[in-house]
Amino acid sequence: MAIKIVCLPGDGIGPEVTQSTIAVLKAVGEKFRIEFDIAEYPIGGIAIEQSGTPLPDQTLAACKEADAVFLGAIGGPQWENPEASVRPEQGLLKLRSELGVFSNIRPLKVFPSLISSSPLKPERLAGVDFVVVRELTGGIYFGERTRQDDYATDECRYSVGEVERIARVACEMAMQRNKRVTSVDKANVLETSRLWREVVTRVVKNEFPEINLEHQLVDSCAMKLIQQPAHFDVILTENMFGDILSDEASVLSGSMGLLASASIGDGVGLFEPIHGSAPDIAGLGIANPYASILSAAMMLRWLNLELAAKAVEDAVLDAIDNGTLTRDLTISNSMREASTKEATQAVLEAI
Ligand SMILES: NC(=O)C1=CN([C@@H]2O[C@H](COP(=O)(O)OP(=O)(O)OC[C@H]3O[C@@H](n4cnc5c(N)ncnc54)[C@H](O)[C@@H]3O)[C@@H](O)[C@H]2O)C=CC1
Ligand SMILES: CC(C)CC(=O)C(=O)O
Ligand SMILES: [Mg+2]
Repeated sequence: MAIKIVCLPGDGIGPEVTQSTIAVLKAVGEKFRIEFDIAEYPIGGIAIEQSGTPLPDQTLAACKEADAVFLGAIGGPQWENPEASVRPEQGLLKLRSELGVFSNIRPLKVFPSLISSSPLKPERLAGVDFVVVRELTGGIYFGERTRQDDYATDECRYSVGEVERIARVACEMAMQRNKRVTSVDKANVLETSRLWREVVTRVVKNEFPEINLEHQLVDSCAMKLIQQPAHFDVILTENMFGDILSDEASVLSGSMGLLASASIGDGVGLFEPIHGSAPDIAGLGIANPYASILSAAMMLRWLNLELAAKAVEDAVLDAIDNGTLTRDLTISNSMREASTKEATQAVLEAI
């Protein structure tokens, strides 16, 4: 039976990178005789233009019925009016919440042939391989917001249950890796962080005694990610800190255009690159499609299609090793710049 995938291209470079990814999915499907039924639906700014809402009912219903959901990116300056009552980002937040995908897994790897694309000294990048486990459906992105003439508020709320379940995801992942978890918070200031720290400590002590747990404040973690990135194995953190730290971490690999993510809960999984809609390069045909394609590999693995997942990852690695690099990766060296189409073609040829 065909695997039902809902594809949400979204805005900016979203449609460009999802088009590449669909081509790769079709190729890997042919190679391994997997039938994908891929249907596209609107989300974000384009959905606001079409129907006045960033997450139309039909899109949400299709996502809930799919085997997996694949998203490009949403947002852009045309929808950034501070007076606007609907924004593209609300659609993505609602989708995550409705699908219950509370854990966002963002792996960070350094590709040996891209070491020159990173602003860090090569010796700092040796042995860098970690995963950010970000809580995705709670915290300040989901709290109540208020606005008065001369002040605004954003509520940050976490329950014990929300922290327990994401702590378990991080610990289970660490048990398959090097058994080290760095839990990141701001417990010297925030009450939610003090709860976070207490709950994570208890989950590790009672359920994962083999894990080596450390707590780190988010400000110094931001520094250590650059100073000593090989220190980390699994970084466990709340929604906003994980959002910020993972964009920072992407610099280690050379570009945000390389970082994939999987958002998992109890039902359908949502897969998307960590980057946004990149309005500064949208429509130019130069976006890096690898993060999106690698997110599809995470989706294939989650669907238990390990051979196909590995084939996609290996093909991206081949394309990178062959020097097919988009502008984000050639800016700091003198290599030839490839277009999105050329990068996609290099992956297709390697499959
Ligand atoms: N998951 C999503 O859909 C996300 C959406 N956004 C939205 O995206 C819009 C733009 O946000 P920004 O802060 O500019 O973040 P961004 O991630 O879109 O771009 C940041 C920088 O990285 C570059 N970049 C990002 N992805 C790239 C790729 N695949 N290839 C080459 N270069 C790439 C961009 O050109 C830009 O210079 C905003 O409306 C924001 O709300 C931001 C983050 C995540
Ligand atoms: C666009 C936001 C809703 C979130 C974000 O930046 C992200 O999930 O990476
Ligand atoms: Mg982000």
